[in-house]
Amino acid sequence: MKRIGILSSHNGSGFDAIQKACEEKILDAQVVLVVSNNSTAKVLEKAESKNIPNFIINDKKYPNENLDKKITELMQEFKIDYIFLSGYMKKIEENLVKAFEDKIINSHPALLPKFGGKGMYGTNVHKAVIEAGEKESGCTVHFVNENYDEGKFILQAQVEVDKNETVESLEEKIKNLETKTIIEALKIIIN
Ligand SMILES: Nc1nc2c(c(=O)[nH]1)N[C@@H](CN(C=O)c1ccc(C(=O)N[C@@H](CCC(=O)O)C(=O)O)cc1)CN2
Ligand SMILES: NCC(=O)N[C@@H]1O[C@H](COP(=O)([O-])[O-])[C@@H](O)[C@H]1O
Repeated sequence: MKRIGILSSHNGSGFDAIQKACEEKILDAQVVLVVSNNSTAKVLEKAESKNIPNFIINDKKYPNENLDKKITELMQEFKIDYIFLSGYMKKIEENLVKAFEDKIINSHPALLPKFGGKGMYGTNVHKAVIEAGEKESGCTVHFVNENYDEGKFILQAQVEVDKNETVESLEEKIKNLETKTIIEALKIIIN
């Protein structure tokens, strides 16, 4: 059974989807570790409620330390096979990327390579898509390399952008799409 570690900065909607798929035996895996850079992240409460070990790793808690080195050590201590980025807002540094080469997976809320890169996260992405007049958007599940949103694609899925689409309505559409796409992508890799 594969061991999954989660990195998340806020709600952990991707974590929710993965945890449910593991519980329903759709994925031959278990989430055994949750790490956040945000001490108020809802994902920490969710992990606690599932008795999943969870930790805060940020500059406030570990001033003047290499945070990605600490994340690497913790993931190795928990014998993690795959790391999933569930709305994680920090750049993964090269040391962590190299330690878990082709084992770190992210879900980006757009059809990469468009609308990716620094600054492209959360509602910023949906705002840019709508302002660009795109007729479709979607999500991209991909391996993580040392640059933002440039890793090898695993799976993409699309949704239509309606004429009267709002940032909020598009965000909801894509989060629903990700719930399925993340699991389909992990099934390709894990099962
Ligand atoms: N090495 C990599 N690290 C991360 C990747 C990646 O592909 N390679 N994906 C991101 C997730 N992400 C898009 O999917 C993303 C997240 C955040 C940003 C961004 O611009 N962040 C800001 C800081 C925001 C904050 O601290 O709240 C920044 O870097 O200035 C872009 C893309 C996760 N890590
Ligand atoms: N570029 C990274 C990015 O925008 N990630 C996005 O964060 C959301 C999860 O946040 P949540 O887990 O806090 O709901 C997801 O929609 C994901 O695509």
